[in-house]
Amino acid sequence: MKLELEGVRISYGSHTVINGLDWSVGADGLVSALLGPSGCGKSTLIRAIAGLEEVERGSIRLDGTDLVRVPAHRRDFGVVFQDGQLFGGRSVGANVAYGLKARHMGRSQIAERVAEMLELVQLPGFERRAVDELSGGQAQRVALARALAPHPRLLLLDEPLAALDRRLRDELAVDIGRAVRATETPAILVTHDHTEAALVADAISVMRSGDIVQTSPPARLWKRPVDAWTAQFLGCTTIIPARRTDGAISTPLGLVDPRELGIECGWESGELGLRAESLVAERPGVQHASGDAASVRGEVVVVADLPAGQRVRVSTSVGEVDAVSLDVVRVGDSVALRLRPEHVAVVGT
Ligand SMILES: Nc1ncnc2c1ncn2[C@@H]1O[C@H](COP(=O)(O)OP(=O)(O)OP(=O)(O)O)[C@@H](O)[C@H]1O
Repeated sequence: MKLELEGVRISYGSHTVINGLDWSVGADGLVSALLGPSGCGKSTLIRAIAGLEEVERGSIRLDGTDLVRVPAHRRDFGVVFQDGQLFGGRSVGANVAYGLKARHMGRSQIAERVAEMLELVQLPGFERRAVDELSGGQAQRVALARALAPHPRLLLLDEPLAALDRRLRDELAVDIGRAVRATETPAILVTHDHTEAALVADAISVMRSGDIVQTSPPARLWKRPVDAWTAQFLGCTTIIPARRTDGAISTPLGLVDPRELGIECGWESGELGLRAESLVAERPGVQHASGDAASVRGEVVVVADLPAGQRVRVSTSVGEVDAVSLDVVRVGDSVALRLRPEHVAVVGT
């Protein structure tokens, strides 16, 4: 499957939300995620691909065929929304069978496909249950089964997990990934949750103010954001200037060996993006296994005890930075900071 959008423009009245967007989907694998901050136009774009929003200008081609004038019901796409939008007052089986009846399948064939889909979403035997009695997670599993049942050419998932709690969200994200791969259904997942995107997708596209700013496989995206805005949106809390000299990258927080970055660095002078994991705070004088010399000192101003250990905010001569702490520290403690190159992002191309 190859979906290509070119010069797409969409407006609500006089408010143009998307203006000349280009996007190519499908080159990196079966599942793509569309990640972006609230209000950037993700839902608008996905609804336009589904045929639910009018496209003023531009083309949306699926395997070479322009869809812009094709009505939604003729696109053969499956859609799952945040709230599932199941048909209330009906059984789970009737909901999953909905798209199959329209295809004039026989009763036993439909029953077989419904059972197969419910098995796939891990709700075997749920055919007779009323949809109004399902939990939020179960309802989204039924919505997924209903969307996948008629073998859609493309599955569009618009924030399907946003209403669920964290644990359920991660669990269902993994199961969505499994279900679309088992049925070999190309899919686009809209989300503003980085973990969810990485759990499901082969490639992630980042959207900003109606534009796609980057498309990369997850591992590359975290390590090589195209610009400082993208780095910050992807969780980098500090952006520091950096310069390559004599095989090392020098920064205000110390030297980095470019071979330890785990990704190529294309520039001579640019920026590095740091997340808390990119810096380790150590109590001065405590010898750690790595043996590396920590280079910048600072004072702990905030401590958060997280399940994976302490996370701290440290005031330094170059501003406040986030770090993880190997030693137990308190607010007011003096610490030394050491960069961890494998957790540093190289900003820019
Ligand atoms: N039906 C509508 N009528 C008018 N404006 C709309 C409509 N739907 C969306 N918008 C506006 O279009 C812009 C993009 O909205 P959209 O819902 O596509 O963003 P989003 O990235 O999906 O946001 P979120 O993550 O919060 O769902 C916003 O400014 C929003 O207010």
